[in-house]
Amino acid sequence: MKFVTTPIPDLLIIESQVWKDERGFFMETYNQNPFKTQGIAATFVQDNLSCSHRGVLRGMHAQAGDNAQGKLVRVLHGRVLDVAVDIRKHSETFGQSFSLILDGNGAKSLWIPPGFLHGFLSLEDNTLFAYKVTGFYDKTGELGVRWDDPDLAIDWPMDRDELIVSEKDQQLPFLSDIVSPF
Ligand SMILES: Cc1cn([C@H]2C[C@H](O)[C@@H](COP(=O)(O)OP(=O)(O)O[C@H]3O[C@@H](C)C(=O)[C@@H](O)[C@H]3O)O2)c(=O)[nH]c1=O
Repeated sequence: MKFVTTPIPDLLIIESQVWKDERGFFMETYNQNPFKTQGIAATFVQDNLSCSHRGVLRGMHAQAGDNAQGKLVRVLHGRVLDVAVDIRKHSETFGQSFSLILDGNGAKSLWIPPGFLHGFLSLEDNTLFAYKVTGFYDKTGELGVRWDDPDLAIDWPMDRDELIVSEKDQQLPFLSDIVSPF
């Protein structure tokens, strides 16, 4: 399990070692020990899975408070552009986003600590997006920012009229309209 830094401190790409043989492959998708060695004391309490059509954009979401969430995200089938935005008030990279393609080979995942907005655009039908989180789902701690907030300036690789965005996500505020709880 290899940890690769990104331009945003604490936001890490994780590459699993893939053991291929005549049957297919095996990989560890999470192992507590290398996480500990990296100084990530994450305890995952919930595993989530969503399935999305091409053009579905979910985001930009975070969960704060007693059940603040760090997320370990990966794609099991299909392909997404995955995006995290640093909203830690005292961070030098506050407001900066990082994007990467995650695809169904599943060997690459992203560790998104608490203090980040997260979202993704599904680039293929039947995209299975799996993630572990460090806090239980808690509606009272949910917050979000619009995916098309000009301050985030995220370069989504699809035309606006192709996107499928939930009613809830269309109502989200801009980053400048909220006070980050992180
Ligand atoms: C996230 C979540 C949702 N739900 C329910 C609430 C709602 O009725 C239904 C769909 O919820 P949402 O519309 O919030 O699902 P979705 O838009 O997929 O939300 C997710 O988006 C990505 C980008 C993230 O980063 C996740 O943390 C999460 O916020 O599922 C749970 O029961 N448990 C959960 O942990």
